[in-house]
Amino acid sequence: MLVEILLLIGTALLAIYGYFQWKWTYWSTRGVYTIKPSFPFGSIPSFFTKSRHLNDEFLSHSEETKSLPYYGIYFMAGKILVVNDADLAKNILIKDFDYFIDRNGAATNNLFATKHRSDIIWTTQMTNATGEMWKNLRSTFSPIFTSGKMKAMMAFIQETSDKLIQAIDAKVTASEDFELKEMLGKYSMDTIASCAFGVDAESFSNKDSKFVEYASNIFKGTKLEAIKFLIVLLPFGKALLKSLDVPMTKVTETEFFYDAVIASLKHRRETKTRRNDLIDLMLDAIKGEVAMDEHKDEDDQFEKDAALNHVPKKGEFDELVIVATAIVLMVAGYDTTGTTLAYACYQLSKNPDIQDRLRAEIEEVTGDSDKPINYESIQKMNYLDQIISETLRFCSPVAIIQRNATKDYKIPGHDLVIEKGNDVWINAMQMHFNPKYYPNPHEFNPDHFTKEAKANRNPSAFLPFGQGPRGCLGMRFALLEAKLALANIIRRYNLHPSEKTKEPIELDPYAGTAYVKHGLYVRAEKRY
Ligand code: HEM
Repeated sequence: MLVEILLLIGTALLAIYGYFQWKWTYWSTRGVYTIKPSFPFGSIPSFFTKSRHLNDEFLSHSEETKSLPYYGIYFMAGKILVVNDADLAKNILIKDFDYFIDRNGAATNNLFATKHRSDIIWTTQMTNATGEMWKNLRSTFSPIFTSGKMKAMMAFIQETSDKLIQAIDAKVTASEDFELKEMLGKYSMDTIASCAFGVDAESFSNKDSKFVEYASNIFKGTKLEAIKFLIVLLPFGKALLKSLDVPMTKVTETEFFYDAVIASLKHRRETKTRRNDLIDLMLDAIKGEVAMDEHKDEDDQFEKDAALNHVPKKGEFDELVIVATAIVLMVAGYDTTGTTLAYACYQLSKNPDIQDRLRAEIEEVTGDSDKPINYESIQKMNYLDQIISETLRFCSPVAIIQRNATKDYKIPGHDLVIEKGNDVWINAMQMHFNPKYYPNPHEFNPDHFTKEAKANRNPSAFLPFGQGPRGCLGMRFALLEAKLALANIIRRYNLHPSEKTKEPIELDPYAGTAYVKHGLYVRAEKRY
């Protein structure tokens, strides 16, 4: 019997091996250079083995592929075209967006679709939605992220920034170096909780905060989820889980955020109060009552490229979509912004000349150090903008911009047709470190983003927020939040490197948003 079982397993393994080898001929038969796959994981085994972070993995393709506009990889048996070239990226993300509306194929999103409320909430999220559903969501909620609306968020962000300064003051008083992501993640969490949920997450003041506990659970993958995902990929796996009535997403945490948003909405309805935060704006948006900004910034290329010619269907959404969108704003905005700020402070601590130049700009724009920094002052700080951009180039929290072809697409100037259903990943990481676009790319230098440098470069060679109609919805919010915190920190403190940072820094292979394994520390010295 044992021999038969072993023979059966051996035959099945051989069949799978043969199937993979057959699948792995896809790119070579089309003349596309391929990163050699290895059985069973394919071309990016570190995704599974966690031997290095995906940012490092994709940067490591540079040597082999730097002169190519695109190349092929295999993710297990799946085929993915990876794009290296800014002109082609621009076509995919903006010019020919109509072929690449989806981020992932509809099939991926459907894997999570059960009748459980938490699954409905997660499959209704903008980041995951596909086709018409995404178009309706995006065109409904885009008007609340315009520059005019962001100005109104300033009061809430200023409030959380004050808490951040108090927390750093406490570290200075205690003569303690501190970990940057921990500190700035609290700021980012409190800001998004205040604006998108209308609650105080108490990240700085309450170590038992339920909001923080459940939010951090959302970012943690569990073994049970991995098992459920593997089962769902098997033939009849989804039907099996369905018959057992198993939800695919985190029920307790999702229900907690559902209750928080619904309670905020109920309270506002009953007390007839308005805070003009993102919750109020989302409620206006589903009723079709958000006015567009009268003034449009004609110089804002990101905004122009993001234009989506679609009128949302009236009455399409109910309050559940506000819950889904509040959660997506937290998921998309918390870690990314906290990480960016942590890297920026770390780089400034290591580059005192850049730090001094920034401080001089802040003092020149704001004058009196006691006056709160306002929205207009932030817009005048060009060097601050350069520093944030360089941080996002040098330490991109997200290295790959994903799209899925919704119809066959012939690459202009090439014979290759990207077939309907194919995944296309744009390797932002490789572009950010390509000397063709950035001289001395391995040097942290905010002058990579002077007006002249930007004018001489293809804008699609800088993709920390993606680009086009599906680019980051919260970019303006993130930039405002990051700039206000950084300006307040640099005005008040000199930042010094800390011996607690383990150099050279190494990315944590388990981190979803790229962050370092052993933390980034600084010592703050109060200036006044
Ligand atoms: C420094 C901080 C941030 C970075 C680096 C970042 C980066 C990104 C990237 C790379 C994408 C994919 C874009 C694409 O596929 O073209 C994205 C999408 C998105 N981001 Fe951000 N993000 C940040 C902050 C935020 C914040 C604060 C919010 C909300 C308040 C937000 C909301 C979103 C949403 C909703 C999407 C999905 C858009 C869609 O599918 O239509 N992000 N972000």
